[in-house]
Amino acid sequence: MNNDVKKVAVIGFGAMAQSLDHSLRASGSGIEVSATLVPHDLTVDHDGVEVFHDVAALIEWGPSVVVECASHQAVKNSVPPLLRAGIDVIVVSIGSLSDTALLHALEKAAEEGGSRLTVASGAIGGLDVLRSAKIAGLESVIYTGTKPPSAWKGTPAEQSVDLASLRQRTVIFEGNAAEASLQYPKNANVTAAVALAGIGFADTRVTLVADPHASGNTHKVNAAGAFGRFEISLENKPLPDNPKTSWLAALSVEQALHRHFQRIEL
Ligand SMILES: NC(=O)C1=CN([C@@H]2O[C@H](COP(=O)(O)OP(=O)(O)OC[C@H]3O[C@@H](n4cnc5c(N)ncnc54)[C@H](OP(=O)(O)O)[C@@H]3O)[C@@H](O)[C@H]2O)C=CC1
Ligand SMILES: O=C([O-])CC(=O)C(=O)O
Repeated sequence: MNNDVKKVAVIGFGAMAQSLDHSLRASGSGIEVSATLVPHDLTVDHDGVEVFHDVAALIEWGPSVVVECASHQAVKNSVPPLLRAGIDVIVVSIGSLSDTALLHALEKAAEEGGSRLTVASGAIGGLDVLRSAKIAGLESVIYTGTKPPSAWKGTPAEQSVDLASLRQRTVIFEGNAAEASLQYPKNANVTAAVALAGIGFADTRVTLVADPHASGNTHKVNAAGAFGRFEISLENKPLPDNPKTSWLAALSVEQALHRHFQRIEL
C-alpha cells in the first residue's frame, strides 16, 4: 500500500457520503472523494467525482482506499471483492458484521488481498474503553438509543406505534445487539460497534426509544466488569438530509480516513 496516493472512493452517495465529501473539500487536507459506487444513475453536484455502478470498474479505476457509507448489502456485495483486490476499506454499516459468515468472508478476502478492513466508530464513542475492559472480563453492557419519531420511519417500529401521533417517550425495541442490527439496519449500527468492542452481539442488551421531545440522537452505554464501571452518553445532531444518521457518524468516517493516511495514527 502506498499511503502517498490518495485516490479515495465512497460506496453510496447519500447523506453521510455527501457530508464527508463537503467536509473533506473544505478541510484543505488534500484528501478528497474522487469516485463513488452507486446502484443507479446519479448526478454529482460538482466535477471531479467519477460515478461507477459496478465494483469491477471501480477496482479497475484503482482506489487507494474505499469508504463504505451505503448499507449492509453494500458491505456484503462490494467490500469482499475490493479487499481481495488489495484495496483497503473503511466500513460504517457495522450492523452487517453481526453476520458471522460475512465477518469470516471479509477476513478471508483481506488475507487473500493483503488488505485491511477498518471499522469506523460511527455515531458512538467509548469503544476503546470496552475493548480494553473486555480483556479483564465484562459482566454487562447495556445500550439505550433514543431518536425523534421521524428517525424511526420505515422501520419495524411503525408496526407497533403510530409515530406521527406519538406524544411521549416510547420504547420501540428491547432485545440484544444481534436482533437490533438485523431489524434496524439504518438505525442500530452503533449497537454492533458496541457489541464488537465489548461483550458480543448476543449479550449486549439494547433498548431503542422514539421520543417526540428528543431534538437529536442520543446514545447511552453502561458497562460493568472486572475493570470497574463505565457510562457514556452522547447527544448527537442528525445530518440535515437524514434524521436517522448522526453527523458524528460522518465525522468518524472522516477521521478514520485521515488516520488511514497518517504515518503515525494519532
Ligand atoms: N455506524 C454508525 O454509527 C452509523 C452507520 N450508518 C450506516 O451508514 C449508511 C449510510 O448512511 P446515510 O448516508 O445517512 O444513508 P442514506 O440513506 O442517506 O444514503 C445511503 C446511500 O447509499 C446507497 N446505497 C445503498 N445500498 C447501496 C449499495 N449496495 N451500493 C452502493 N450504494 C448503495 C443508497 O442508494 P439508494 O437511495 O438508491 O438506496 C443511498 O444513496 C446507513 O445505511 C447505515 O448502514 C448510518 C448511521 C450511523
Ligand atoms: O447515526 C446514529 O445516530 C446511529 C445510527 O443511525 C446507527 O447506528 O445506524
